[in-house]
Formats: sequence, C-alpha cells, structure tokens
Amino acid sequence: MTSATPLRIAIAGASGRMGRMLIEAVTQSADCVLAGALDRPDSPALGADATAWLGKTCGVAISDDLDTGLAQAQVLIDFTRPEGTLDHLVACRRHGVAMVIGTTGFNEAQKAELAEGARDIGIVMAPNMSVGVNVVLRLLDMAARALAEGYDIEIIEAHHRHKVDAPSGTALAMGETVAAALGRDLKACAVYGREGHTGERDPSTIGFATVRGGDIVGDHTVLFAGTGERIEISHKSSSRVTYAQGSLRAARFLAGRAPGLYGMDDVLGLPTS
Ligand SMILES: NC(=O)C1=CN([C@@H]2O[C@H](COP(=O)(O)OP(=O)(O)OC[C@H]3O[C@@H](n4cnc5c(N)ncnc54)[C@H](OP(=O)(O)O)[C@@H]3O)[C@@H](O)[C@H]2O)C=CC1
Ligand SMILES: O=C(O)C1=N[C@H](C(=O)O)C[C@H](O)C1
Repeated sequence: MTSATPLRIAIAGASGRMGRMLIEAVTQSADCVLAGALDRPDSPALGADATAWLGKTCGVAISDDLDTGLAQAQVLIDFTRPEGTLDHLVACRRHGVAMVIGTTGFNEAQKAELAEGARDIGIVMAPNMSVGVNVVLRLLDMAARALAEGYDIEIIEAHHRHKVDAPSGTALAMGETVAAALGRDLKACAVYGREGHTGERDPSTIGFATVRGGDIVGDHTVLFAGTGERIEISHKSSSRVTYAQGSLRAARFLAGRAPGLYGMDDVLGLPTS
C-alpha cells in the first residue's frame, strides 16, 4: 500500500496464538491500524482491549459481533478454524471487506465455498504466510522435476502439541507442489501413515509423517531418498512473527485489488509453475 492513509485491519481469533501475534504486528506497523478484533461468543477475552495482554490499550475491544468487528475494516486477517473462517466469509462479503486467510484444515467443499466468496471480495489464502516457505515451494517444484526418477519422496512435519489438523496445511501444499511437478494426483498417491506389514514401498507414492509436541512452531522437510544419496529440503520456523509479517504483506496487496482468490505467489511476485 502506498497511500498515506493507514490500512484498516481487523483480526479474527484475536486471543489465539496467531491472533495475538497479528494484533502486535498491526499495532507496531506504521502503515496499518487495528480496526476490529473478533473472537468466539464464549471467549473469556470478549470485551477486553485487544492489546491488554501486552500491558497497554489500543481502544479496540474484542467482540463476538461480526458486524461491529468489520464495520471499520478494509481487510480481515483470519487465523481461526475452517467453520469460523466460513462464518467470517459471509460477513466479509456483506461488508465488502477483503480477507487474508491463514486457517488450515479446509475440506474440498469448504474450499469451494471460499472460491465462490472470492467472486465478491479479494481473498489471499495460503497455508503458510512466511516468505521462506513460499520460496521452498518453488524449490520443491524444481527439485521434483529434476529428481523424477529413482527418488522416493517423504514429507515430514513437526508442530506444537496444540495443533488440531494433520498433516499441516503446509505439508499438504508441499505434497501438492511435488505431485503436480511429477504429473501425479496427490489424492491418489498420498500415504498418510504406515503400520504393520505394509509391504515394500510403492515408488509412485508420496509419504507423510507427522510429529506433535511441546512448543515446536513449525518444521517441514521434504526428503528425496535415492540410491546412494538423500536430498532434504527443510524449512524451520522459530517464531510466528514471520507468519504475521507475511499476512500484513498480503493485506497490503489486497488494498484496492479486484475480487479474486490470490495466493502468496501473487503477493510475493514468485513465478508459478
Ligand atoms: N497460514 C499460516 O501461515 C499459518 C496458519 N496457521 C493456522 O491458523 C489457525 C490458527 O492457529 P493458532 O493461532 O495457532 O490457533 P489458536 O487455537 O491459538 O487460535 C485460534 C483462534 O480462533 C478462535 N476460534 C476457534 N474456533 C473458532 C470459530 N469457529 N469461530 C471463530 N473463532 C474461532 C479461537 O477461539 P477459542 O480460543 O475461544 O477457541 C482462537 O482465538 C490454524 O488453522 C493454523 O493451522 C497457524 C500459523 C501460521
Ligand atoms: O498450526 C500451526 O501452528 C501452523 N499451521 C500452518 C500449517 O498447518 O501448515 C502453518 C505453520 O506450519 C504453523
């Protein structure tokens, strides 16, 4: 955004791990202002100032009323749960508010609802807003094409004990990128776990392994295992700041943008394959 007028951003899931990180990032940003903060009806945070947890006030109270939370906003940044994001989508369409969606775990029908919503408003949706992961996705496309024969592909991800969806949205995006580069359909070739007498590995499969524990922010490795060598392409997040900063870049990208469904490739100007 180049305008001198600050971009008015509302945050959904205001008391969540990402919600708080985003509120801090917005209030510290010179070109953005916090215009609303939303949380669930049963949230103990309702009514509190959105920055009270930082020991200061910003004058925006956390609300469960979508119309109140969106009334002053140009963009809603949503890191909640799929059902919450879809409720917010309805309200954003009504108010003409653009959306940055970081929530993961959508099923196919829910993704179709989001695509339909993008006919009316601008939406940036990505399972990982960090610049690094989106660059890694491009590297994976190149690696998969170059290693198309003779390499078994396994995707290993690790996250904190509170994460509710598996594999992570990022791991699935990595799988989709690799599968597309190889002309495979991830739905047909993904193996999401192994146990018992599995038989030998089918070379056409893409395997996923999930680790959950402690406060791991987010680690992803794609392993290309050949004969006599292994290539590992890894990304490790040590802070959620990177997701918050990527989300602000996405929000700035949406200011004045035509309705449509955009990805971080569009925001970052990365080549699509
Ligand atoms: N794209 C990216 O870069 C990243 C994506 N994520 C994704 O973001 C999402 C949130 O992660 P995280 O912040 O760790 O999760 P948290 O559980 O810490 O926060 C989620 C927030 O959303 C609220 N919420 C839950 N359900 C609903 C609902 N139905 N309607 C409205 N609000 C709801 C929660 O309220 P309450 O506490 O009351 O339940 C909470 O405030 C996940 O899907 C995660 O995978 C996370 C990090 C980076
Ligand atoms: O829940 C998380 O924490 C994260 N979720 C996203 C995902 O599912 O890929 C992004 C990041 O890995 C952190």
